[in-house]
Amino acid sequence: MTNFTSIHDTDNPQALVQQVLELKQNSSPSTLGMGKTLGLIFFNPSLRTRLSTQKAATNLGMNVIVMNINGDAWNIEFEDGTVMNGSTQEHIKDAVQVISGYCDVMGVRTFAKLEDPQEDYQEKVLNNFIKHSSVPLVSLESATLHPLQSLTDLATITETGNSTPKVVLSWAPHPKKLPQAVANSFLQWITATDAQTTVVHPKGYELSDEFTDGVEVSHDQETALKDADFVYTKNWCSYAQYGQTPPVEKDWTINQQKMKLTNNGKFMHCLPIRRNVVATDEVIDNSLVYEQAKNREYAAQAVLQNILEEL
Ligand SMILES: NCCC[C@H](NC(=O)CCC(=O)O)C(=O)O
Ligand SMILES: NC(=O)OP(=O)(O)O
Repeated sequence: MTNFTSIHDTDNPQALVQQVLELKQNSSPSTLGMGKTLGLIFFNPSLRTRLSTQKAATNLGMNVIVMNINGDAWNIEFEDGTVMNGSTQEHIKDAVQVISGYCDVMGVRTFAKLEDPQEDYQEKVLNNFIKHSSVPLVSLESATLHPLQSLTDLATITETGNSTPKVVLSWAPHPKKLPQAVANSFLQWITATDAQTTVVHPKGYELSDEFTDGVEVSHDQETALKDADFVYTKNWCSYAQYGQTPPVEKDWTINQQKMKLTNNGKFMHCLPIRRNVVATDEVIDNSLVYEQAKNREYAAQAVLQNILEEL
């Protein structure tokens, strides 16, 4: 593995999921990463990704350097050929070449701006890192995808032993407009398995066809939840009316009554979660969310191990 920015960076997603679960079973420390440095660059906040990736790198014997680039570093310019006499102070091509000189592997987190779909869906920031980095790059969540999360989610589902589950990806309310990255990425990975998948969301919240091709799409949450084995919940804003949050009439919060419609289904969410908005306390307190968060460590370790083996 060279870069890890989407499911397309692995030849065999199922084998990678197995590797994650094997690392969890046998978590003895490795020396594979001794003398190697992982650089983690954050344009946006993080709790799980930052700590689990740092822990994974430490399990492999790597050194880790971390930077919150907004505020702590210079203002970055992304456009080529700009006369930089305004507020930006350092060009992305200079910053990335310098950072990659200090690292053997680099990770970057960059959220969608939700202003211009082209800019987000062309992954402008991530691709600038890939273009200018001299070392392998791991996405720590990009504008449109969150592969480490999705790998974790598949491992968490696989771990339960149900190889042909009914999986429902349900939209849920949120006070802010959020990216489509987690939902897109979950669909990209779950559709590579034998799961029977349904996406349910209010009208106006359709995801890009690229991710829902071949997936059942519904606008009726209660019907969709019937007999579900896993209820993966996430808010996202509109793709068609890019970055907008069209009005929603019904109550889409996942509560205990809705979970009773499922096949004793397990609630999943990537976290952080707005309690009693996305789902009620009772649902979250009886869910897989902490297993998912724990599995982030082994997902990151599997990815870093595969990258280190090819350095
Ligand atoms: N990395 C996991 C999700 C990150 C982001 N959530 C958020 O920004 C939540 C922020 C809030 O609750 O205000 C998202 O939806 O893509
Ligand atoms: N799930 C996840 O990526 O969490 P953080 O945003 O806290 O890293």
